[in-house]
Amino acid sequence: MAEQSLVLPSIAAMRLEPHLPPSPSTSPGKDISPSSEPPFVTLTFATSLDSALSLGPGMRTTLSGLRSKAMTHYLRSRHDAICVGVGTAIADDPGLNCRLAAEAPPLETSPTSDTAGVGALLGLASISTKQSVIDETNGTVTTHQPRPIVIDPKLRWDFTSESKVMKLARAGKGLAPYIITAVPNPPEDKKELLQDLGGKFIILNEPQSFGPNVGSDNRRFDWRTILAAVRNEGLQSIMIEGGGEVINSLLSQENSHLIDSVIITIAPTWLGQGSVFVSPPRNVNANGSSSAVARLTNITYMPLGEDLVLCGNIASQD
Ligand SMILES: NC(=O)C1=CN([C@@H]2O[C@H](COP(=O)(O)OP(=O)(O)OC[C@H]3O[C@@H](n4cnc5c(N)ncnc54)[C@H](OP(=O)(O)O)[C@@H]3O)[C@@H](O)[C@H]2O)C=CC1
Ligand SMILES: Nc1nc(O)c(N)c(N[C@@H]2O[C@H](COP(=O)(O)O)[C@@H](O)[C@H]2O)n1
Repeated sequence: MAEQSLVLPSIAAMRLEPHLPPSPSTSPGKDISPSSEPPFVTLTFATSLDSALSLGPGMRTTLSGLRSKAMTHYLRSRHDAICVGVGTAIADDPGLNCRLAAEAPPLETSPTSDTAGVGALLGLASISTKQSVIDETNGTVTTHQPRPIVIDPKLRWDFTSESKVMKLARAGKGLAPYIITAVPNPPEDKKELLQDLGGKFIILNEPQSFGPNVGSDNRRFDWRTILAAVRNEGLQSIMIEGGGEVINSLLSQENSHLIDSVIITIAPTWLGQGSVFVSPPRNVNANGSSSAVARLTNITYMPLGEDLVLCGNIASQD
């Protein structure tokens, strides 16, 4: 049975634009040389009403509807890199490519309910919109693909040539991953598999920190070091998708200033106890009192299908 095409009204793309980095560096004339400037960081994920990402660790869970999924793939078309932690790579066997069609279909004569919804919110209900389409049936793709980055300090992800991201890279429908690890000598067969498809291991030797909830055998890379390594590859923007540990550590007081933009899909569902939750470590001030960890400002709300997309910037904590 043919899968349904996913549609993103261009008015929604327009509303996302202020929350996005400059166009990806594959655009002609863009400087893709390594630099000491950090990449533009977009934190983006889909959450339930109880702040859950999935039904449990190791469980792939669909939260986004077709329209908000199209929005996520638009984001993939607008970033140089896409990052997940190894927990997500193992749980989801993700593709991490962009499946937006290169060609937009003809203009719709009457707006869809989503288009009308967004338009009404803007007072622009009469604007006819071009559409962006993901056609998962024939796998039509855009010209720009983000580079998958997997943070896997101990090399727990046992990827093979049959992993989804590798199959897509082989088919020319995505890029092979860069895997950030602390293992000094990764296995040769994995190295070859990656290299054949244009991926690689990035070995970080920098000292690792011990996070608040992290044991001594689970040392963590400093996010500044991760982002510097990404920028050193000429990648100027990165969307960080998850999972729970990655998001919670980025939203912590220590790291949230590294985030340039936050784009969250909120699905109208509760996943319940035992899920993987977004809930960063609490702020405890010098006098022992508690305060909010982070707050968004410069907010845009956008209904897409049954979901609500929330965009914003991390507010300054001064
Ligand atoms: N709804 C959504 O939008 C999304 C949902 N998900 C879901 O999230 C779940 C996975 O989340 P979770 O289990 O928390 O796993 P994560 O994907 O967050 O991966 C966590 C692991 O990544 C490594 N890691 C992360 N940050 C660092 C760092 N700074 N330095 C070194 N290593 C690091 C660690 O590996 P190690 O343990 O080896 O040290 C850590 O245990 C899955 O169920 C997935 O489906 C994922 C993405 C998006
Ligand atoms: N936006 C969004 N909505 C959901 O409902 C999700 N479960 C996710 N998960 C993220 O997308 C990755 C899967 O990507 P592919 O479709 O395989 O390319 C998954 O690994 C999560 O990062 N995202």
